[in-house]
Amino acid sequence: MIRFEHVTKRYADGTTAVDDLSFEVAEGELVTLVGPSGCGKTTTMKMVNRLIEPSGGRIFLDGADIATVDPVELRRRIGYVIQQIGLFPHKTVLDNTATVPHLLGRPRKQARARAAELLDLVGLDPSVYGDRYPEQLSGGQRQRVGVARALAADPPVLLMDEPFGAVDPVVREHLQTEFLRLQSSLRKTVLFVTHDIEEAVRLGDRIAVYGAGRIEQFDTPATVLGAPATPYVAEFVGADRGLKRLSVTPIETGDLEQPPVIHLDDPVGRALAGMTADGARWAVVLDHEDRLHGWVAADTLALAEEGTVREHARRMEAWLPVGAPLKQAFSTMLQHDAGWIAVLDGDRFLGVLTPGRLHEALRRSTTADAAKIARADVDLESVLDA
Ligand SMILES: Nc1ncnc2c1ncn2[C@@H]1O[C@H](COP(=O)(O)OP(=O)(O)OP(=O)(O)O)[C@@H](O)[C@H]1O
Repeated sequence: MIRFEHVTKRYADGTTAVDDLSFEVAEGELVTLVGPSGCGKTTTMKMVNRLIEPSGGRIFLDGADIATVDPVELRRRIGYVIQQIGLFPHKTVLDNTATVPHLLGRPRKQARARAAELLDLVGLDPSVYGDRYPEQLSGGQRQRVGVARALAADPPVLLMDEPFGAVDPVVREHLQTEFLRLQSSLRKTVLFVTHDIEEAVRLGDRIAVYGAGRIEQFDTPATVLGAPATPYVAEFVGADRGLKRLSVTPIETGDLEQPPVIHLDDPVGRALAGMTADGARWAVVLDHEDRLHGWVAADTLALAEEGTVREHARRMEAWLPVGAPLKQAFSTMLQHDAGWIAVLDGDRFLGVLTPGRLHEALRRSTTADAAKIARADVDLESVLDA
């Protein structure tokens, strides 16, 4: 959808802001550009809507060289959100949002109706906020209006330059969550500039890590965190990248342990015999429809002489769906003070994740990325021997 081919930008004073940049953003993809101040992120972004013209190379939008497209026509297809959003101070929130569709020729009433829908979409009730003026909003609310306004013309492409940079961390996280929710249904092609690696990892389908004027690594968050391409990237993503990576590495079926499984209506004696044969100290308990009920300890069953497992089983609250990030598994374990958590696929019990398995999963996925192989193909024993 957006393609940079050997793009260079040299400013009049001789500063090379962007140096021979080539990369591509697929349709519906969200790419974050991250790097320290002054490394050329904003310059990159502004070349896409021709606020800045490259000194060399070409940029394609939807297959067409943008140098051949009229800038006004080009910008209609590109929403733009910046940190200082520049809302019109003398216009209401609704009018601010309706401006673009109105300029594009929509009748005023229709443009306002669409604006109200968009405000709703970004989490601002139009009947509460529509008639306010920008100065009557919080910083976070103003950013939401900025996003609504950028979406007003329904552009396929969004350029976002530190859009959540001016708000405190709590509001920022909230805005990120909302934006992810919005993006999962709108599927715009997005270039998102930030200097915050956490934000880049959280939002990006892929991340471009900038050094001075160049991209040092362009890959998925998991790979950038797990297998930084250069010492520069490793330093930029931080010493705690292992921890960050927990939030982008999903639980996979292969990570799970398979403890003995018994059912609520099993007689105590039979259940215990099975567990003893397996040498297991506890078992997972399912109901008659194979849904997770909880667990029971072998010691508890050994003390009970008769009856069914039902009378002795304990409920299990610590569970997660397969595919949830390892970080969530870790925090669920801590929250429930649990030595393991159950992993489900819908209602179906798949297995359990223990702290040891969690650690292995993380190492496996890091090694897999470095070696560019599937996670299941990593043999940790041979990695340890090597
Ligand atoms: N109009 C200009 N004339 C000369 N140099 C410029 C101009 N605009 C930007 N630069 C320089 O180009 C380089 C890249 O700037 P750019 O704004 O693209 O960086 P950035 O990565 O977006 O930084 P930040 O995170 O601080 O916004 C910097 O060295 C900057 O000083």
